[in-house]
Amino acid sequence: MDRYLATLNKLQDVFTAAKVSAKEIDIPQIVVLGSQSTGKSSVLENIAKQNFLPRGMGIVTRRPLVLQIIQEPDKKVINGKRYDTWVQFLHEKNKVFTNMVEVQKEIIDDTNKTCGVNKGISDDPIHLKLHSTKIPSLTLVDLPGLTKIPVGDQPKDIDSQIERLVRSYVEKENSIILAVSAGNVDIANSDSLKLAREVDPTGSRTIAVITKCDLMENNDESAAVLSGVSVDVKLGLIGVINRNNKQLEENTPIEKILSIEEDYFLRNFPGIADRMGTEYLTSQLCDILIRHLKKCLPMLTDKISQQQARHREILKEVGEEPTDPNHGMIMLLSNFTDNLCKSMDGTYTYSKMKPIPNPKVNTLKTAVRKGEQEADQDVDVQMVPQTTTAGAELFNVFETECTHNLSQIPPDKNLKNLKEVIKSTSGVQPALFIPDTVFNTLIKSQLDLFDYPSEHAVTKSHQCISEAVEMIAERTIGRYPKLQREVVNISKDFLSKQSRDAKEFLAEYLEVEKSYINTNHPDFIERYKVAAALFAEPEGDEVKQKTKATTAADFFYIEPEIKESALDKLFTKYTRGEDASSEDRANKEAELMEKLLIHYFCIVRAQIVDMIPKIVMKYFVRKLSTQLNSTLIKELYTEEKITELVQESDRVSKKRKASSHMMKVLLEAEKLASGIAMGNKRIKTSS
Ligand SMILES: Nc1nc2c(ncn2[C@@H]2O[C@H](COP(=O)(O)OP(=O)(O)OP(=O)(O)O)[C@@H](O)[C@H]2O)c(=O)[nH]1
Repeated sequence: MDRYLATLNKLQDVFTAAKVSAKEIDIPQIVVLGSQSTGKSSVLENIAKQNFLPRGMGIVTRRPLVLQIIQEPDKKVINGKRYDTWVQFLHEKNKVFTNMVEVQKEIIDDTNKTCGVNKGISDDPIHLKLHSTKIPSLTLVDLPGLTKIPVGDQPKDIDSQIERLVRSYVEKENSIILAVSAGNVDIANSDSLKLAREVDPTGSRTIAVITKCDLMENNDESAAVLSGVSVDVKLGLIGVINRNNKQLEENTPIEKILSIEEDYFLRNFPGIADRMGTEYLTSQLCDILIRHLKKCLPMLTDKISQQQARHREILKEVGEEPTDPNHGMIMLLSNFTDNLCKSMDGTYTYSKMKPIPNPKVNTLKTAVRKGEQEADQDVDVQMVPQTTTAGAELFNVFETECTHNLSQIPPDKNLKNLKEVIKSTSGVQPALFIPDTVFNTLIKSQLDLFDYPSEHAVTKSHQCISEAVEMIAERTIGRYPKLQREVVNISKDFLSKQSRDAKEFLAEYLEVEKSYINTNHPDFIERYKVAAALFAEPEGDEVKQKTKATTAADFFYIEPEIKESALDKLFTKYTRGEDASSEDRANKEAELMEKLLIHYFCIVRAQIVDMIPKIVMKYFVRKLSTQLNSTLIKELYTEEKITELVQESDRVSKKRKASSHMMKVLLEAEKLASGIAMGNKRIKTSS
């Protein structure tokens, strides 16, 4: 037996036994494609030299039949009798069939069991190994025939169901398509060749087989068809003759049919007879399959490596089989807390579903911007998994909840009718410049505006860390669902306590800010003077020129290089109100007061924005790294809990088992594939 075909058979065995679907590893195979009753099963029987396939009316082949012909060196002895040929089914591994009528019956029974009696079809293949001392090894897949009309109680869409199934086989790059057409039908109308051309436009993996050549007219047209000129397939066209209906009924031996076939071609088409017939077809198929296997080898090895990498990843994820639960528990808990801390530092990643904008919606938005069309304002987003770390998520919270949200608070929110407020709260004695009591009262109510958003920023940080706890627990101890639940609960309790402490500290800090308004703050004093200078016209113009400020706002916010003395002069002039009416002065006072309040508000806001991340780091992140592990051990490391919690879920142990099994299969496949690859190389070097 050719070692390539032997290896291919072994690969097929390895993958079939492991129930590896063709989707995962697309191994080279010959698939038989044709309309119903064109003679597909008959071709297979002639190649196998055995009548072992069911026959009848309607759709006989209702599920893919993977026929592995295995050439055996010796006959098999069963119950003292020696057999040339014997059959085994994958679904009935221990039974050996020597009677072909029983094989037919087994195929019918198993098909009925899978698809129902005379009903639909199924894509679940039936695997059959035909061992024989007389025929070369070859693997072929018989497929249901393409049809257009449902019969009996078959579903109305049986035609499209069959086409879908057939396509799933012929579309595969590694499939050789054996496209069967009946010789008594115009080849231009052959459905099999049409579909083959569609999925293999260059014809590089299609071989055409013309059955029922005995029913062809003996004329030039038939000779032209059989010579292959009218069909563009690279692997050739071969005519065959199978048993007709009568011969089927009379059970004419295949050997006789093969000799009838040989005579027929020699007599009717002598010029091409040596390229016609079942024997020639069989030898061609073997050659094609070997050539094809050599060609597909790199792709096959790649696929095997990819699958290995996938299963290696799964095995890494599910971890080793648990051994000592005591040791296991300590390891698991420290693994969890270590990874949590690493994730805070940005060195341990996990995956999180995040929204990304739908590109279609973006196009619409662009269109709206251009005023071209109305668009649905609902923003359509797509959730996709993205790799992240707890540190990155927390930083994001700081950015949005602290920096952004706090800067969104309007600094003049409560500063309405300032002129009236100043008037009503000032004492009888007019203040030198602005009344401190008014300033203090107003700024305190302004500072209250920070209470909610600051607390909210801590809440959001808490939520963000809780989420990281869940994700990392799932990744590191997900295979022990009970332990995972407990760890998450304890960690969350721990975080809630930290959150309470953090909020308490924050509230205290905000109180501290409100309890003393430091108008001596260096930043504040400087601005105060400059702001005052702004209102002292016309000298103010000079100041403005020096500072290059064009608007009052610019002026207020820049640090001008102005001599203290000039400022003092202006400031004194303004506050004494030498050249201002009392109304004018009140307006200016209110305006100045507003600017100062806003400025003080901004100074405190910057301090809070700076403070919140520090609070979060101290109360959550540092506490987690120093205390969470010991808290978990204290709560969970008891004898009863260890036995109860360090129990792997069924799902995980099944996953590990399946992947380790697959790894074995893939290693074996890799060995087989590299074995033929080495052979390939040797042949190339020596030639
Ligand atoms: N005269 C003649 N009849 C043939 C030949 N090949 C097949 N037949 C007949 O055509 C009919 C259908 O043959 P099958 O081999 O069952 O066809 P199939 O394509 O496998 O059919 P389905 O699996 O139902 O799609 C049978 O009655 C065969 O006897 C042939 O070369 N010559």
